[in-house]
Amino acid sequence: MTAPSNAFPQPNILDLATFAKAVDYSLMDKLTPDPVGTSDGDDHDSRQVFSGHYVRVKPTSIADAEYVSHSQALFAQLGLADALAHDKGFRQLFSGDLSQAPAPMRRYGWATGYALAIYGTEYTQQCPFRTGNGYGDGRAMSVFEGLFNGQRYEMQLKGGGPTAYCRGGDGRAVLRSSVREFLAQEYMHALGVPSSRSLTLFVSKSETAARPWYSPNSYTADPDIMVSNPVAISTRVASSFLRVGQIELFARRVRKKAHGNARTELKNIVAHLIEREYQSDIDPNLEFNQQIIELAKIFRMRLSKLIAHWLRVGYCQGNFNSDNCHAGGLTLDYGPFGFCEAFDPEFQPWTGGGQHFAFFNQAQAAEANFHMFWLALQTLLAEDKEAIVQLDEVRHGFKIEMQQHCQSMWAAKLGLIEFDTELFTQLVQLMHRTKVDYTIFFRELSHIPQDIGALKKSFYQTTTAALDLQWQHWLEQWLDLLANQKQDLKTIKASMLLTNPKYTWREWLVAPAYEQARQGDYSLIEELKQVFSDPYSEQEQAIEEKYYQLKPKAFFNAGGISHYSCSS
Ligand SMILES: Nc1ncnc2c1ncn2[C@@H]1O[C@H](COP(=O)(O)OP(=O)(O)OP(=O)(O)O)[C@@H](O)[C@H]1O
Ligand SMILES: [Mg+2]
Repeated sequence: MTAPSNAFPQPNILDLATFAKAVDYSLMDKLTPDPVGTSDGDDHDSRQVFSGHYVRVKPTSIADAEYVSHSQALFAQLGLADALAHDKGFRQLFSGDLSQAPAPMRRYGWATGYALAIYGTEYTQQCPFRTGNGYGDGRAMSVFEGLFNGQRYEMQLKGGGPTAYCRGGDGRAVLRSSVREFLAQEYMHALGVPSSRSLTLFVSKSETAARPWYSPNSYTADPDIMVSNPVAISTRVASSFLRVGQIELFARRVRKKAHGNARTELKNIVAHLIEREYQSDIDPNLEFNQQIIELAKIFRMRLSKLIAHWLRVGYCQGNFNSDNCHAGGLTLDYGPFGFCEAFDPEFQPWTGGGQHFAFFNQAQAAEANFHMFWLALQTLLAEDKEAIVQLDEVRHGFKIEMQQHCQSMWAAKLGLIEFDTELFTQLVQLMHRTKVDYTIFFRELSHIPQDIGALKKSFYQTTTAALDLQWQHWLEQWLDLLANQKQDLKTIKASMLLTNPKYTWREWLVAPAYEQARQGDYSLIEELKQVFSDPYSEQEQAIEEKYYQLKPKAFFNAGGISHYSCSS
């Protein structure tokens, strides 16, 4: 659970031509392109895509692109020199203009279709054709697949213009949502949570898009005005962008007997998922149906661990549908998300998401997504009765595996070797009643205080003497448990400090960064990037004073800060 190491060799990619040489499309080329679309990707109209794994699409560049930020951490990991982020050709490429992309890069990108299941129920209504054939990456498109330091990465523009799946949308992302996604992805990585990463962020100096949003000091649940915001393109990077919904799309087509090639397409996308995300964990010599069982087992484990991480760091995804559930176990789609400040198990910042996606309900939401994954694999196993029995066992074991990972995470958060149900239940009740700040509470606890004085720093509510007594009683029980472990307190404290971050995402401290960026001032983005890059460490006093503090009263229930309904 420690922060990843930042030690990488000197960058060896200094220019765009060398960057382009890292291209390797060999895995994606095993997939089938949509046979109807134009071969150069010039077709941007919303349409039904009946078959194939992806649609070629040329991004639509944003006008007058300006550099906002790049991730130094990811650049270092890939071996890219920081200066590349300011290179004209590089900017052109990652602000959506592929016309000058050097060979062997292709001058078009690709978007993929996917299905949507909300909490285990299949939907096609969100598709303009009501068939599900027009739903997928509406404004996201990959432009690069290649190898850096022996690792395969895919690079995807978000906000790069409409694709066949745009559903009439403009294909754009505004600066506000792009800044959030850009910062959040790198923050999650620094927290040690598997996630898509951020490469670059470019903004248009002349193009804007209007989105519903909140007027200043608005406390309404839904946005009350339309706000015009500069458009931006952020590039995200991951081992792949395969989603549960994507696998599901091909399985649904098999079940519906949509076309003659449906089963082959399903098989190929599953084989592709294994190759892209599970290569190091699944023996390619196993018979394919056995590989599928392994795939289900390992995804079950990764998904459970992911949720345990989310709970550990206070993250709520907000809209954990199957189309936002990465099939390799990464966090994906930072639109409706938020981080819990005043503790509430039902914390859910996205007003459109519903309580089933609230903070403490994420294990169940994950299970619903896993169910869709299981169903898709079951479709593929079809006649293999024995394998289906094995697959069902994996499905049935989900709750137990999830519980194990969550419990050991809670134990670690409390510095315990073993999870203690009673102590934990009491704690959650106290935390909720007192409305503690989730991050400050666990961070203060990590110093193993002997009385509740230090913990009070995290309380949003004034406590009565009776409540204080309950807290003191809980603390003493906890201290007793620690004392009975065969570890010294110094070791326990050290591991708690690496489990419970000091710095969290506080929306009211992030919002000024995207507001200032709108005026062309990117300094706060840089400051936040810096703070978020080292969330477990003690940082300078000025940073501590600004970022390690309770959410001010005025921001509770504030539209755009405490909740939001539009994430694009
Ligand atoms: N402005 C837009 N133009 C076209 N399509 C859009 C737009 N905004 C969202 N979409 C599409 O609508 C669907 C639901 O949107 P959602 O906000 O979940 O996704 P997103 O944030 O764009 O995508 P992702 O899951 O790729 O991070 C997605 O398939 C997305 O591509
Ligand atoms: Mg999405």
